[in-house]
Amino acid sequence: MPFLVNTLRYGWLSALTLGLAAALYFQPVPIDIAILPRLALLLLGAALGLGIYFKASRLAFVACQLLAGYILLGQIPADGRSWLVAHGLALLALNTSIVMALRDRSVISFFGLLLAGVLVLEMLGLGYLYDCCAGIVTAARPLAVVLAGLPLGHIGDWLVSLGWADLGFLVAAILGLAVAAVRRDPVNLGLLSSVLLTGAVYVLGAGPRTLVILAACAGLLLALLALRSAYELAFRDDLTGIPSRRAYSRYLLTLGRSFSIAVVDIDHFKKLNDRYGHQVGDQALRMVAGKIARYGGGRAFRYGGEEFVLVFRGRNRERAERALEDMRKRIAGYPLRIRGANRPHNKSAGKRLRGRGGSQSIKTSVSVGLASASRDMRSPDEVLAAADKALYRAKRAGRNRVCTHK
Ligand SMILES: Nc1nc2c(ncn2[C@@H]2O[C@H](COP(=O)(O)OP(=O)(O)OP(=O)(O)O)[C@@H](O)[C@H]2O)c(=O)[nH]1
Repeated sequence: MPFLVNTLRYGWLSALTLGLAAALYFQPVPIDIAILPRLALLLLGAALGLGIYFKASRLAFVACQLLAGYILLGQIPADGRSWLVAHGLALLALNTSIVMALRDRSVISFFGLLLAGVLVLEMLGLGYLYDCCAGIVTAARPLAVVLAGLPLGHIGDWLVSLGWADLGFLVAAILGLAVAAVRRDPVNLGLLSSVLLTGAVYVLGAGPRTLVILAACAGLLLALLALRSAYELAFRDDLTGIPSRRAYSRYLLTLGRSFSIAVVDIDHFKKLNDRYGHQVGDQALRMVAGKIARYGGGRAFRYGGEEFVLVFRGRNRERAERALEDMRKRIAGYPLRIRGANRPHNKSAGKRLRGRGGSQSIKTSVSVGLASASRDMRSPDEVLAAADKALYRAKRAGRNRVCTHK
């Protein structure tokens, strides 16, 4: 279930763009695509600009190579294009999957210059190969030498028949899938879709129409991904990955009259930090945030420090109480494995961890205060203050419990 939710959360932009590309290509309803060439330039330019501005170097680099490829291909006469387009597309797909494995950094830096330099060299190299030995490169069967003699049956025959461009796509697809599986973030899922889109254009035949559809759809996808990254920066908490306090303020604007708010606070968190160090404290925060978001029953936000809020829509307070109780038990029963003996601040804790091979489980708990909107308490601020009072009671009563505002 969480896998499905994550895929939907991360993948809907890609699905939308791939669907749009299919609609433009197959045209179940006739669509006038005369505007696409200009739109493609505009969208790719926008994606590049947004990528640079938001320091999303992966997006900026892919947009830059698509833009350069699209402009350069437009300069080459149509009759001599097919070799260049096929190999250019394969290179583009390969570059994209390699970029997926990199970390985002500032584009205007030595790293950005290096990537731009590699791109220019690749283009010059491709142009040189095209001028002097396109025939030889096409004829060469790169896997024939390696696979000769291996008993692979039909698969072997198929692999041996692959040219350089086919091979480029095959490697790009495998690499892209592997990287997206390991680093499942929205940008990588989007870039994987861009690799698939490029592969589809190669398979369907890279004519002017398919190329312009690729450029426009990839440009749209990259621009939307850059905007989404900016949204994540603004509204998601960096450490825990759940929505931030700013997102909470926005969410309140959408509430009706009936709602409840729960404040969740980790017990003795200062002690945990002092004893095991801030890194372990962060690990605990991430674990607790994950459990709150998954089992809390409402919309979860990190309010600040070791405090979280959950917002429940509607009147069903008993259901909220049940979910909070279940969440509290799950957190209290979860053994948090802390890694590495070098983490604790406190020397005695360090010795204890080393004695157990550098790894130990610790348990933590949360106290929760819940309040609901009523006739005398309508605004979210009032409800939050009441939930805070209930939380205070939970702390005073011994912690690791849920208290409600009567
Ligand atoms: N590791 C880590 N610690 C944080 C972070 N934000 C706040 N803290 C720590 O959270 C602790 C909050 O401690 P207190 O407010 O005294 O509360 P407490 O120790 O949890 O005690 P009770 O709430 O009374 O159970 C402080 O030590 C902060 O340094 C964070 O992002 N990471």
